Amino acid sequence: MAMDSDSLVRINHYPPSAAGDGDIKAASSVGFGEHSDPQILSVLRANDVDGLQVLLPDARGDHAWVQVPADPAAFFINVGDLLQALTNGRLVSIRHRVMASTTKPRLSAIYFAAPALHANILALPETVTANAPRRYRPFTWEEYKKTMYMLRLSHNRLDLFNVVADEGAEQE
Ligand SMILES: O=C(O)CCC(=O)C(=O)O
Ligand SMILES: [Fe+2]
Repeated sequence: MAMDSDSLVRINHYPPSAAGDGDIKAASSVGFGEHSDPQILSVLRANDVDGLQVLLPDARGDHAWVQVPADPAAFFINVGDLLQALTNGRLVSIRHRVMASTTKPRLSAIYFAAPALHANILALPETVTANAPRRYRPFTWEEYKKTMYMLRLSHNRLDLFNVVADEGAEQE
């Protein structure tokens, strides 16, 4: 791994949202708000307490929160915004959130693989075709991080880097 990589490890602890009093409001308390991970790839390991949910499209094109069952023996791999940009949108940085359990604490450890701050993020040439024109303008990880810090956690920040329609056509 490059010495100047901006990768990091985060440990999250979600205490029970209410001491099992069965309160419906408490039972749906958000432990980590809706977001996509900004880096390249996230590798998550957690204890046996559920809580992680991903936002997936259903058959009607609506989106629904789907529970990711806890498995302390598994690694959960999540595509980040940069990998979506690098693959010109073929791999999708899924929005996710964590709901706190009412009874047991959830613990998670996540390795976020990130490039160096000055790294240029540009779609891999083989992902840019006549049918799939370039979706994002080139940017650096540093620029992306600065943009992100000015926005809400839940912002669809990659959209700010969309190329305008004719700009994409020119780059065919
Ligand atoms: O704690 C979890 O299960 C996920 C947390 C998360 O999405 C994050 O730290 O980016
Ligand atoms: Fe996340």
